[in-house]
Amino acid sequence: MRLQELLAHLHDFTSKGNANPFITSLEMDSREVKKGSLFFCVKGSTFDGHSFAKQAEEKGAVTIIAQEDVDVSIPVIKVRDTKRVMAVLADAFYNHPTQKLQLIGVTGTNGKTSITHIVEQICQAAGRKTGLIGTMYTKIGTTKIEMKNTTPESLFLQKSFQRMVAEKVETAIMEVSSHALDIGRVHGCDFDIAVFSNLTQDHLDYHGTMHEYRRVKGLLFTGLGYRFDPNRPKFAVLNADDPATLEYIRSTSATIITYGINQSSDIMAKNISMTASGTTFELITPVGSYNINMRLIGMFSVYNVLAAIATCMVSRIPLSTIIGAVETVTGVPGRFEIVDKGQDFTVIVDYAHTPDSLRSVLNTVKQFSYGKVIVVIGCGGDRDRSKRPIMAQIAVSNADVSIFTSDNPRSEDPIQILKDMEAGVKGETYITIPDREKAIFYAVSNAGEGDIIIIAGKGHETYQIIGENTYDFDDRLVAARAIKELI
Ligand SMILES: CC(=O)N[C@H]1[C@@H](OP(=O)(O)OP(=O)(O)OC[C@H]2O[C@@H](n3ccc(=O)[nH]c3=O)[C@H](O)[C@@H]2O)O[C@H](CO)[C@@H](O)[C@@H]1O[C@H](C)C(=O)N[C@@H](C)C(=O)N[C@H](CCC(=O)O)C(=O)O
Repeated sequence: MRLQELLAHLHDFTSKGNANPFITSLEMDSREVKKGSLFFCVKGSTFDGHSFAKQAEEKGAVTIIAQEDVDVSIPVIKVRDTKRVMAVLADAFYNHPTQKLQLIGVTGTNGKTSITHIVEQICQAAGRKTGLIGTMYTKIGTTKIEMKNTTPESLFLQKSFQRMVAEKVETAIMEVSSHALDIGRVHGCDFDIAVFSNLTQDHLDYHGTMHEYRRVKGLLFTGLGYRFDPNRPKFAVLNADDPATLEYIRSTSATIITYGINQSSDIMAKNISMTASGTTFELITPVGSYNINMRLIGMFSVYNVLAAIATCMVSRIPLSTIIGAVETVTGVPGRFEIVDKGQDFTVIVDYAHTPDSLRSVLNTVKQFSYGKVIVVIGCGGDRDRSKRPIMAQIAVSNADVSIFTSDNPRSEDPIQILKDMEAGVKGETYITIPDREKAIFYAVSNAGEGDIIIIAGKGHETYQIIGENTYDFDDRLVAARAIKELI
């Protein structure tokens, strides 16, 4: 594609002359630059991409897009915000792939991964070819690519969509993080259906206030505000029981479909009953009521399933297919995943790493436990510090035994993170074991018949980040080993 053809998609930039090189690839990492690349200078937390402009030129870049002056002899296009421009140009470069498939975006504090996976399984039951982008991986057909971000940078995102189109994917389902909405990673994405799960405290280190966090999440429903934003979503699927929904209803021009348990909504669950092996409920829809008997457990799972049912109804999948699929849906790895090695107590690994998700998981297990509830919990380093004392308090108020430990301390001192957690505990007892492996072993050695151990925070993750190093660590494998060695 020629540079001027790409620039036709921008309205706010400055450039000297009308150079029109042929662009062979878009890159934001100078190490990936090839002959003919267009290089975006992105300011990161470790590096400033502007300092790699010269290196990009030397490696064959033919154009630089930058926010600041750079010293190169190839054409430089100056813009106000490289990341937003990158998203718009990636959409154009890859020939607007999201206009060629049905795109479903799921946002909210908790439930994004589960909802996207349930929608994926329902779509597949309906015979559709799907693509999926989220915290765990990007999945196109049977190919899985592991990811660093919940919502990848736009270059990877649009390239993945292009590949989905080439592979005849009909429905792409993606998690949309608030960071991605704020940074503009999803500019240019043509969302057909935007889904909201819930909004509770998280990421305040980034957004500052809940008000700002709520506003940013809302961008998925109101549109992303860019002139070339192809569309507002056509449909908004909203959780009627979450207070933020009222704000989104007021500000979106999409057709609204609500789901919920408490507030009157289009899709509802009534008469919910739960055991350790599944959940039953009455599904109420505008076209009739149905008894659902599913293998997923917990009120949060009912909400996730309602969101997925509403989304798939909007996506024009027959209700009989949806219900059939929901009843056979199994969990997502690391989400309420049971580690069963024949022991007489239950071990559950869950990704709960926010106050609300921790409370939900503990409340759920309390409903069917007939022994002690033991929780192993830590809080991430270099992430929202304000949630640490809150999560510790939720643990001690809802579990019989609370074990505080480490969860990706990153550059922070693990002991200081634990102190931040302990500051939230007023009077109740807890145990602190900084080494996560030892904490899990302690939990297993103290569990008896009928007890439930919740190992919270890491879920599907297979690593522990301490300082600059990433170590292999999988809660499921450690728990299995502890059971084998101790029981
Ligand atoms: C703060 C932030 O958004 N960081 C993202 C950023 O990394 P960074 O700022 O460290 O980048 P950097 O290493 O400083 O480099 C800056 C630029 O120089 C370039 N560079 C670097 C070295 C070099 O030799 N040549 C070169 O060109 C880099 O390619 C980059 O373009 O660019 C990376 C590559 O795209 C991202 O993976 C990374 O996300 C990190 C992992 C992150 O944690 N982001 C958070 C804020 C985030 O986005 N989270 C949300 C929500 C998660 C949730 O829901 O819990 C998400 O969607 O993941």
